[in-house]
Amino acid sequence: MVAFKSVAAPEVATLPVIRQTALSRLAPEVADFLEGGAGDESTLLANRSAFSHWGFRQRVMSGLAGPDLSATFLGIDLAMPVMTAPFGADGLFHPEGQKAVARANRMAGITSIVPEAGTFGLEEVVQAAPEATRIAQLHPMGPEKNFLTMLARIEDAGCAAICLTVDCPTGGWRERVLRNSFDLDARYVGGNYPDSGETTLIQVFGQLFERSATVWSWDRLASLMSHTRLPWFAKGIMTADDALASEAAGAHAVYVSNHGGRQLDGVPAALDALVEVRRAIDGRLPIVFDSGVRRGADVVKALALGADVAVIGRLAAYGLAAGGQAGVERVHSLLYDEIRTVLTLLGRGGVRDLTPEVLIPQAGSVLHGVFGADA
Ligand SMILES: Cc1cc2nc3c(=O)[nH]c(=O)nc-3n(C[C@H](O)[C@H](O)[C@H](O)COP(=O)(O)O)c2cc1C
Ligand SMILES: O=C(O)C(=O)c1ccccc1
Repeated sequence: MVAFKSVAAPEVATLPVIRQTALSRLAPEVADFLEGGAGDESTLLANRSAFSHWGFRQRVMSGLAGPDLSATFLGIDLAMPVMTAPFGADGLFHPEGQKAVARANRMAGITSIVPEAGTFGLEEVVQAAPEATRIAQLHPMGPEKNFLTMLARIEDAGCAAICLTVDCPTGGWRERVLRNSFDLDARYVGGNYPDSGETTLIQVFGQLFERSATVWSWDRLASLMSHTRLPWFAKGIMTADDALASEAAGAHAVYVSNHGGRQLDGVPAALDALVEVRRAIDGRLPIVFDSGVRRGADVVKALALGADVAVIGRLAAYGLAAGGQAGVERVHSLLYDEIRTVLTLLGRGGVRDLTPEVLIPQAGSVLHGVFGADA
């Protein structure tokens, strides 16, 4: 008896198909900005390969009921242990940008990390989905006054936490961007600075640091963060040393990331850094992870290696470009269903029950499919 459910044609979509749809809709230079990494893109590639170096140690006949996907992070309830990454210039991908992402996240019961360099101001993103939970992202760079003004706005906007991106003292060496002479217009990155007039990517993200009189360090960050009661964490931690330094500075979580391979090419895969950081942090702080997550099985592997939450960057942007809010919702529901399927087949319970024991190292294995080498 054939008992497969038939799926109506318009509903048929997979995460790789959503990516292809997104890339086909974007101007080539925008697709390059989204997809590209720094330098030779070796870190971009390593981020993907690292997932294929782990396989699952499947157990059967577990006698367990359907897996529980719910999670909490810094007091935020999540329907699954996934959040969307702070990606700026969001209006390049869809006119509703992070507003659409916030609405989709609200529907899926997950949280946005709202970028400082977004197309819309933080307050506009909040207005778009007032019931949603949100974390605000800030770049600790440039004049201290900007930073303190943003901290006050973040508190007023009802954010649950603050994510400080510490791996961008300057932009990465992105050759796809250079080749295309692609620069980001103020209208895509200046939503939080509508009156500054000269808010280009260069100002928000590039030369600003070099021109700034402020020298940024863990000490300075620790003293500035004493101005807020919100929990905070540093995004872009790739070593045990930096994880411990951020902990000493008072961080409430650790965010392991190599910025999706967009900053320093040559750093290891973020999944490999996760193993090092987890060992150093030893359960004292929750761990957030991103860089390379393209499907539900990747989320499960990151959680097994010590992450409490997996964050999706390009994957969320693909959904946004492919279909606005509905596209991001589709990404979330595909992720949810795949995580559920993988956990059920693994036979170990829910997301809170994952340990390294569910994985088997598979050195030398290679990736196939659309999310392989070029994704
Ligand atoms: C188009 C784009 C814009 C981004 N903008 C920001 C940003 O404004 N702030 C930030 O901290 N990270 C930014 N990131 C990095 C993401 O937050 C995240 O670390 C990265 O996308 C994770 O890798 P993944 O794309 O493989 O999931 C951006 C990434 C992309 C793809
Ligand atoms: O492109 C990026 O990775 C990024 O971090 C960024 C920062 C500011 C504006 C747009 C993107």
